[in-house]
Amino acid sequence: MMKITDISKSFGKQTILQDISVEIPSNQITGLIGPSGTGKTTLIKCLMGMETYDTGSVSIHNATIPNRKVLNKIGYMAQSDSLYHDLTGLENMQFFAHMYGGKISKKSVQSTLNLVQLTQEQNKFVQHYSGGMKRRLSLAIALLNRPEYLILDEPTVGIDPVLKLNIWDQLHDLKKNSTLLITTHIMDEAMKCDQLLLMQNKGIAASGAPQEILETFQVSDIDQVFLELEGKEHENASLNETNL
Ligand SMILES: Nc1ncnc2c1ncn2[C@@H]1O[C@H](COP(=O)(O)OP(=O)(O)OP(=O)(O)O)[C@@H](O)[C@H]1O
Repeated sequence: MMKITDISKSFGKQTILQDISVEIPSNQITGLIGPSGTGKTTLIKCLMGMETYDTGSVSIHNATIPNRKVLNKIGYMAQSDSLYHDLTGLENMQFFAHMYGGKISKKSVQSTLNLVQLTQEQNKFVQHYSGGMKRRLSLAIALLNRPEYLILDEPTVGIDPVLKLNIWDQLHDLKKNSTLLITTHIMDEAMKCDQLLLMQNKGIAASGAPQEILETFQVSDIDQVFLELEGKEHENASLNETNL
């Protein structure tokens, strides 16, 4: 389990996260969704110890983060790809496999490339890859050591619909042995998660199983939940102004 307790984070005078407490349960896919700029990536980075936070604490696998041992159990796919453009796809995979201490077999490299449908393109230089191919290679690298914790920041951007479905099937398969946290802007993907955390106004405005959230807000899609939340925020702001 991953646990965030009372995390707050500001950049200069701008508060991005305020007193966030949340638990990300094991063997489930948790979706972190919210409008652009609400702090999803910042929260993920705080969770992994890549970003410092002002107050609060984080634990993964019952260890306080940052913790080197636990970091080895995490597969992370960032929004921007960190790939070596003058190496081939396969060479990138081999480089990261080596970084994991050479415990990853050639067979495993090939099966992971196959999973993201890059087998045919593995000997092409990454500088000649399309955006979607780079995303798939980044995903393959995050999956390479079959991590117990998989944190994916918008993993399916630029990936075509058929492969996207395929990747979601694989993610559901992976959760048997892993805990997944995924950010997405795509609402039909949000519905494929087991649990959702809806970020708005520096915090988690709603959480629960997707269907549960729809029922609570009595709406038919998640976009409408955000509209409702925004409406409530405006109401509260006007009330505060009236009370001043
Ligand atoms: N290192 C930084 N220094 C200053 N401000 C930052 C830094 N990193 C993020 N921010 C600001 O924090 C806010 C939240 O950014 P973040 O990337 O966490 O949002 P997000 O919800 O992941 O957005 P998106 O959905 O567009 O990826 C933004 O206003 C961003 O400009």
